[in-house]
Amino acid sequence: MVNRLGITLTVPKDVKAHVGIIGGSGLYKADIIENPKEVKVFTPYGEPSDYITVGEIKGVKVAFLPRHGKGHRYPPHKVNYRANIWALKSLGIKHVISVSAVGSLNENMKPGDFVIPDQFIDMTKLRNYTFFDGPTTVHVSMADPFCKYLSKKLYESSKSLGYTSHFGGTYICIEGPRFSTRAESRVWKEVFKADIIGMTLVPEVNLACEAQLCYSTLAMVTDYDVWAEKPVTAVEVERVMNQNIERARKILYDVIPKLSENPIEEECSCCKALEHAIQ
Ligand SMILES: CSC[C@H]1O[C@H](OP(=O)(O)O)[C@H](O)[C@@H]1O
Ligand SMILES: Nc1ncnc2[nH]cnc12
Repeated sequence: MVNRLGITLTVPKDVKAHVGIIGGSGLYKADIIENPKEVKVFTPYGEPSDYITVGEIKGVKVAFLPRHGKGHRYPPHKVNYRANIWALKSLGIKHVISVSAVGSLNENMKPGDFVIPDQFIDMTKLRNYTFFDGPTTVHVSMADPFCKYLSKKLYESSKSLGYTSHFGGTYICIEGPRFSTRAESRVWKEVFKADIIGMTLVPEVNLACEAQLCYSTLAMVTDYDVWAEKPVTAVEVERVMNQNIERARKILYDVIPKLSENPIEEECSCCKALEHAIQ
């Protein structure tokens, strides 16, 4: 079967998977996956960030890809987002859970909290935002960029495990790799009313949508950006992420077996994202 991205889905059964995990800062290893097998995937967009680990979580076929590659060798503006999403799609993935470290722009969202965002603001500048560079032109809707079904499941799991979690919120995505100035951070917080800040959501979410995948972000707050007295540093992000990464793993372990192959349409129409988008 060839889909709109020109992907021929004839992957061998042993590397076919249902749920994809994109691990962000601090989540580089797939140690919750049973019977892991590393797969190198070739794409028309070049190489994904790393080998993809395919295996199982409680009997569900999953695939794990570290967004920045092992050793964090691709900074946010150099991640090959198109190759990453294409590679996951080519393995037969339906749901993508993206794990990300974020700064907080909202007093109620504290380091260690989880946020499942429902909106984003794009301040990136230099990325490849689409699979469709012509002659097919696609204007995909970004009104509701995240899969409602998957987001709800992530929230329910994190709450059931007793973690402080926020359902909804606006993620502002900056170009990076530098952090914001205090003046920028004030604009993101007070004028744009964004809740969390990171450097990787865009164009990952756009591309997932074009690939008609269910995509949601499990964001972990690591810092108060630069509006608090002590400005964020990369070392601080890593320290807080390492302290809390076990909780992100527990959420993944809990939620993945609960995901249905066919969520009801009111909660998820991700697989039809291109229906009214092609010109
Ligand atoms: C290491 S601090 C900044 C870095 O962390 C976040 O990455 P990810 O979303 O992959 O967890 C942020 O977006 C920056 O890329
Ligand atoms: N304050 C911040 N700004 C941008 N990306 C981040 N990732 C984690 N914290 C961040």
